[in-house]
Formats: sequence, structure tokens, C-alpha cells
Amino acid sequence: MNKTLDDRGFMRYLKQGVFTLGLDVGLEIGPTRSNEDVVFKGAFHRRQYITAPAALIRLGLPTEKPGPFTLIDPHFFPNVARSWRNTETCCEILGPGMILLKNYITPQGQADIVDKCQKLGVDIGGFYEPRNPSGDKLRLHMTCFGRNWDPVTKYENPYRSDGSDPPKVPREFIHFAKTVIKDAQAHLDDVPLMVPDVCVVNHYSSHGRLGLHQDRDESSDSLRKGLPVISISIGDTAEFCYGHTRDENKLESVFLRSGDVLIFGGKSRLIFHGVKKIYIMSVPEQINYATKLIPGRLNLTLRQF
Ligand SMILES: O=C(O)CCC(=O)C(=O)O
Ligand SMILES: [Fe+2]
Repeated sequence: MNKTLDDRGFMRYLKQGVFTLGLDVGLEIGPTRSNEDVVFKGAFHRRQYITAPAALIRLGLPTEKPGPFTLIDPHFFPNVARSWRNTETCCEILGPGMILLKNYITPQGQADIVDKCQKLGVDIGGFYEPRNPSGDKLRLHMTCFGRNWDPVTKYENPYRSDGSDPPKVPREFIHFAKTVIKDAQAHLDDVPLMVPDVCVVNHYSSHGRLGLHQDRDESSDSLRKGLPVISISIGDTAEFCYGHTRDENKLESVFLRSGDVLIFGGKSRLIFHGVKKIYIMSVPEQINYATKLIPGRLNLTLRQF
């Protein structure tokens, strides 16, 4: 494939807009500006020139024209599956399509998640204190990525309070959700794959709580298929209650600790659930040190609209 270009050959390549590649001193790729340039390089540096597509194929690089310029490779996923997922984790099946993966997220993973929420959520239009339809403030701060959800406007208002579109669900979260679902599927049949395009982020302080409710504002298709909600807990422990009816006497409860991941899909997708209590200062010192989270609990729910 190596080729020194003669005049006619060079003109042909130039017309085709082909690039030249100097091989004897490392890698140089660039458009050839003139015939002399090639002759000069060929004569004095004894470089060998080959056509760019051939060179790119040899180097295993894509040959098609690049799209709009980007510094970050859009196909690159940091290996969050390895760095966010603990090797020692155990699980508890809580019902059909409902499973708790305990101590699932590494301290590093938890720190990365908090960091993302800080970067994308702590700004004008970000975390706020939502109100329920009767006008009372919920006992938490909330922000959303992907699509905007609010207890009053549901998914109807696509804008944050400052009128801006919410930031996209971070790619790491989407990638992480895939890993979580695969692990849940190893224990349960009833957990269909979902690709989150909504992330609701709640922060509860010491007196935070969340009343019994269902997550039922996603599309009818998503609900009908039982696409799971993935709930991530970071920081102080919460007492989480759940049940198949609103009947307070029939509720079960479970502790959600820092690094736990709860999945509810399939037949449990429309489970009633809420946060009864936050156990202040219960986060392990090591996690607190890694995440630097303020006192309280951060919860993220990943959902597919
Ligand atoms: O904080 C939690 O564990 C639950 C959050 C929740 O149910 C919600 O955001 O809809
Ligand atoms: Fe919920």
C-alpha cells in the first residue's frame, strides 16, 4: 500500500481531497497543500505516502468523515460498571419484580453520583422545595434530569423553574442502570430492561419524609410493560415503607442504606411507597468522607418515561 506519488497520481489524489500520511517520523495526517510539499517531503525526508483511507484502515480508525467537532468521544463510557459496583453485595427479594441490592455501590461510585448531582442540580432552576397539589411543601429538596417532574405539573412542564430545559440524564447513570437491571434479572424474572430518560433526585434532611404514593405519571406504555424504577440511596439510612394497597396497616418496611439500590418493576411497578423516617448521622464515616454529602439522604430514581 505504500506509495510515493508522481505528479499525475498526486493531482488525482488532490482532486479527490485525499490526505497524505508521513510514516517515517511518527504519525502526521493533514491535507496536502501542494505538489511541491509532497516532492519536498519525499526528497528530503524520504517519507512514504499512502492514501488516508488506507492508512486509517491500517490503524483501525474510522474512515468516514467526522461529524461536528467534539472533544469528548460520544461512544465512550467510563467503566462505571466496574468502579461503581461493589464486588461484595447481597440481595433481598421483596416481591414480584421488586428486589433490594444491598451495599451495591462503591464509595467511589456514590461520590461520583453526588458529584454529578451537585454539578447538574445545584444552580438556579435546580434543587427546590416542591409543593403538593394542596399547596404544602414536601419535606425534601428535588431536582430532575432528563424530563422535568413536579407533584403538581407532573411531566407537563418541560422546564425548570428558571425556564431552562433540565440537563440530560448523565450517560454514566444510563450505563449503570443497565448493569443494575442485569444483576436484578439474575435473581428475578419480572424485571424488563429499561433505558432511563428521567432521573428524579431528592434530598431529605433530618426531618425529611415522603408520603405514600405511586410512581404513575410515566407513559402508559412504560407502566403497562412494568419497566422498573431504579432507586439509589446515598447518605443517611431511610425507613422505606411499601405495600400493594394504601392500607397503612398492611405496609411492609425496609431500611435503605447508603449504597443500596432498590428496583421495583413488573407486578410491583405501581407499588405504594414512601419514606417514613431518616436516621440522622447513620451514614458510615468512610462513605461520608468519600461523598462529602451534607447531613441527610440523597435518593435518585431512574425511570423510563
Ligand atoms: O426516597 C425514596 O426512597 C423514594 C423516592 C420516591 O419514591 C420518589 O421520588 O418518587
Ligand atoms: Fe416514588
